[in-house]
Amino acid sequence: MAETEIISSSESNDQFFEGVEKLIEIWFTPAKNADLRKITRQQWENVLKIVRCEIISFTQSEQVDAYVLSESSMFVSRRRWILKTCGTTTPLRCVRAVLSLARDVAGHACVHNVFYSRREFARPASQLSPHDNFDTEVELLDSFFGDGRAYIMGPEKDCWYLYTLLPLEGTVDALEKEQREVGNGCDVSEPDQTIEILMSDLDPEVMDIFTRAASQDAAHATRKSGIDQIIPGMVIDDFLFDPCGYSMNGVAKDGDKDLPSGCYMTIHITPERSCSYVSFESNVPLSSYDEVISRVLHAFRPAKFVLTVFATPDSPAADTPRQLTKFSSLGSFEQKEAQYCRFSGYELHYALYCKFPS
Ligand SMILES: C[S@+](CC[C@H](N)C(=O)[O-])C[C@H]1O[C@@H](n2cnc3c(N)ncnc32)[C@H](O)[C@@H]1O
Repeated sequence: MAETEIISSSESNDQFFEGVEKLIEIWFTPAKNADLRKITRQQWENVLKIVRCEIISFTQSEQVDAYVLSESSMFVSRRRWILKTCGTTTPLRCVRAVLSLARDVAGHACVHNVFYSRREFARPASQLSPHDNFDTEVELLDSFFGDGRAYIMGPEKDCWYLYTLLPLEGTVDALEKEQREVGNGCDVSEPDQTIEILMSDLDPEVMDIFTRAASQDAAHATRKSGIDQIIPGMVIDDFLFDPCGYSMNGVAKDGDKDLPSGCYMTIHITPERSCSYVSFESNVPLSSYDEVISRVLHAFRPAKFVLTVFATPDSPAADTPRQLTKFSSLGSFEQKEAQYCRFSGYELHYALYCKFPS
């Protein structure tokens, strides 16, 4: 019996890995000559030691520095910092260090907005503090940012957690007006949008592409899976782990006529059968994400996924959070849950989809 278990486990490459990422995004208020890209690689390496991961590759465009990490990705631009890490990493432990570097090295003293989000972990009990519990994560975030708000969307096992800043008083309309008008004399708002597709229980045949046994290198896996066609016009920095696992960052080619400078995409893949997980994220500005969503689902064939779209009112994607809520199905997927929220400066759509029984 024990022998059979070991054999089947090694045949399917079946070690547990927590693919679900923690995602933190901090926006700083624009300030003269301030730029987070003044923070050196050595300083980022020290920050990432606190998180328990390291840099394995780097690429950049005019507006974004993109790092592939041993556990997912980091993006640094003039006033936005994004860290997305999986496994048992501890990204919230480094926030204090990042705020200090932002102030002392980059010249950013003022935080404009913060977003911390994640799906429910497959094994929450294996996480290290503060990530073993959403309440503890929120407590730590509040100790930095004071006026945060925490949300839990969707059903218990497939829920999605979000923390963002939201001042206590006033209506959303009043706050948006005030932000546009005051903003230390300069306009702090700029069009922004982010789509995330967090997929689980994926097609084993597709997942096999992201193993060293099936693909000779990362570029091969990128082409074979169709990842290079999801958002054409990106410079791709990809990495194939040994014996399996895949991460990629894409940044818009400078001067590309179709993609605005500053666009990025990132995909991370845990192909192990018992815990398969893929995440897709991009800030590409589109008035409809239908095609991107359909390319992602076609490439990875999940059984289940969480879709989130954030957009500012001045983004080309401004209407998508409301539109998406109306889709009771997407191709062969049934919408199980959907929520639409309006925050100060952003609208959000959250939905959980499951494949129709065949
Ligand atoms: C870093 S990748 C991408 C994780 C990502 N968050 C996701 O969406 O699944 C994780 C995959 O690479 C594999 N892997 C192999 N070597 C690894 C290493 N040294 N560090 C992290 N993951 C590694 C893991 O087993 C897993 O399949």
